[in-house]
Amino acid sequence: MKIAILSRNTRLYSTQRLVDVARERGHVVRVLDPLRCYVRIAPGNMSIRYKGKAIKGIDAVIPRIGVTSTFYGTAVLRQLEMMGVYTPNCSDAVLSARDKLRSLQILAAKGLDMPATVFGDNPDDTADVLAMLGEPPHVIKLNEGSQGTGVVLAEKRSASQSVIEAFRGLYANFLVQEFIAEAKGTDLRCFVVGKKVVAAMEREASPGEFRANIHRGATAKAATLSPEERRIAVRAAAALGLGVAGVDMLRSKRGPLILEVNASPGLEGIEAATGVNVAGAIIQLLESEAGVALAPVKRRTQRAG
Ligand SMILES: Nc1ncnc2c1ncn2[C@@H]1O[C@H](COP(=O)(O)OP(=O)(O)OP(=O)(O)O)[C@@H](O)[C@H]1O
Ligand SMILES: [Mg+2]
Ligand SMILES: [Mg+2]
Repeated sequence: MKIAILSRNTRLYSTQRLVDVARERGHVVRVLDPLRCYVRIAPGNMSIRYKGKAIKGIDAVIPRIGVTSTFYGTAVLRQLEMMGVYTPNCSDAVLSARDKLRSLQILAAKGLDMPATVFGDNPDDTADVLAMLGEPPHVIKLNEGSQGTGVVLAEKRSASQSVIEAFRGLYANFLVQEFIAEAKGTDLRCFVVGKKVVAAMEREASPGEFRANIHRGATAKAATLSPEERRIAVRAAAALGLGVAGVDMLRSKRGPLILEVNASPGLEGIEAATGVNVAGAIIQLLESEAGVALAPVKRRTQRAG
């Protein structure tokens, strides 16, 4: 198979692992910086070029699109989809996952539980928006944050109001959630590939910190999930249309709560904590799905042409 990885940096652990495993399994792999791909749009004739040469004959693409290139990266991915290339995570799914509000709305519609979440735009409504949530502490998050940046714990209502004012002043979209205290700074990262959780880790925040992100100093160890947690993780990935997803969950008094679903989850932490060959699972998904998905897309393109 000819596989493309959309990634800004060849040297990233996740990118490198995918390249190595794909080559080991006999595939031809290319890493394409999405910001160096340029496209031509025409009915029945969608094309992409990269550093002066046409990109052709790709069977499958793995998008690893960072927060800084969401718009352009997903546009390039969409072009590849329209050229009939298989992807486990399509552009629409990547866009939904990147937008925390949108993904929580989609998950709620499927009956999946999460910390109570509110948002509102007008400063005149802030008091009532917070009243919908209940008593502090509250967690205020940037809608498109990642690695725990822009996730703030406000112990008092006045602190929630100040943080909200600050985010509004920066024209940043945000959401406010109930704080799940009983999680005690620990969360679960469930790595879904296809319709299975292939690896899961429990991350514990460093002392004095409530965010269990490895980038914020958290430690990780392999986790054993309950059948319900597995089911929820798989359902969450499927609800957003993601074949590869990092589903973050908190263990709460009322059961597992989904925090977010990441469309380009890192491989380093999860492979180190669990010893699972997650990159291998992703390449195997491509092997089993790419052929299946190719045929109908190609037929559609020909009819449209
Ligand atoms: N409502 C909440 N109650 C308790 N802890 C929370 C809550 N929301 C977030 N956290 C903690 O903060 C961490 C970061 O939050 P979240 O996963 O929403 O943000 P992120 O920046 O997108 O992270 P990632 O790097 O995983 O993409 C969570 O892993 C969790 O430990
Ligand atoms: Mg995230
Ligand atoms: Mg997270």
